Amino acid sequence: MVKHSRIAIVGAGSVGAAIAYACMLRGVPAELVLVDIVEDAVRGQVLDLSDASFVANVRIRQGSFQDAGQADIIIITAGAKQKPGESRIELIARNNAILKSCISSMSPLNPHAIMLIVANPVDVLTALAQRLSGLPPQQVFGSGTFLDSERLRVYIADKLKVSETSVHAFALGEHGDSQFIAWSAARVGGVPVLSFPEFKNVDLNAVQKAIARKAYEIISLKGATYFGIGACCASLCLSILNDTKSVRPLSVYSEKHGVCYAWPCVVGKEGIQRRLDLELSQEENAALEASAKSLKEILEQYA
Ligand SMILES: NC(=O)C1=CN([C@@H]2O[C@H](COP(=O)(O)OP(=O)(O)OC[C@H]3O[C@@H](n4cnc5c(N)ncnc54)[C@H](O)[C@@H]3O)[C@@H](O)[C@H]2O)C=CC1
Ligand SMILES: CC(=O)C(=O)O
Repeated sequence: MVKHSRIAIVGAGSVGAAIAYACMLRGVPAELVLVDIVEDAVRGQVLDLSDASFVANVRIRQGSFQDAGQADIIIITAGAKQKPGESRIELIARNNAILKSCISSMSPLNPHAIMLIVANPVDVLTALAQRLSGLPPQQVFGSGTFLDSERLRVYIADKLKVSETSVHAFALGEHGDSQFIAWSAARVGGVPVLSFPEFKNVDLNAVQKAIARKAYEIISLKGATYFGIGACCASLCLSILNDTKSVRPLSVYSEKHGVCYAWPCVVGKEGIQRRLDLELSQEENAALEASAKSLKEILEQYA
């Protein structure tokens, strides 16, 4: 286990604070450094979060962009969030400019840093961050559909009355409107999810739509989502620092498609250790092609 690691969270808004809080609650073995362009806001978050640091003796402080650039893990949450009804893709112009400014302010980067992109649209920003950072691609990845897949796993667990930890199922492709569920690969205890009688009359398209739309629902009710992604990022930090080699659906570059999108990967201390060879059904493959194509069209405008 790596000790005394530094995790920099760039962007100390709702998501940045939720990641820091989740890291504290889970006892992630690292010093947390929060960075933001709004000095008072980041100072307020650090003071507030430091009141919770006793739970696991995790230290937290405000830092500079230079500090962040030397961290072991750099998490980028800086960026505009969706307004009710707005898609993630609609954030691209604003968040591409913010990403560029953050990476240039942090440079030169620790060559061994793992950079985790969380700001949206996460798949496009991940591809751009891979180019801008100059870090090896396995060290730069996005949170992808980790959060959507957790939403899916909870749905399946509730439906089948099993523990969520016994559900292996993924939403894949874009962390956004074109994502799809790999139903053919979904298993509970090795048994295909679709073979359970509880799924006999389930409208799978409606489930996929509900999972993909859950963020919109939360944003229309309370303005933002942050607890779920906080938990996902703390879990990823543990996977990296403890080299757990967990399988997560993360946004990674596809040579075949020339874009980043979510795909099951093994994550450990060097970042993405491998992409899994997951077999999809014909219909799922078509959904993946469509998702990659829509991301490529956006990426080409910003690359
Ligand atoms: N990947 C995922 O699953 C999820 C992604 N998100 C995304 O995370 C991003 C952040 O969301 P929230 O924290 O709710 O927004 P927020 O508005 O609460 O926080 C954004 C923070 O970024 C800061 N910021 C802006 N420009 C900056 C710069 N150049 N350098 C440093 N900091 C800068 C702002 O001052 C603000 O504190 C959004 O793009 C949102 O869509 C949110 C939830 C889940
Ligand atoms: C906002 C966002 O990307 C989500 O909650 O999925």
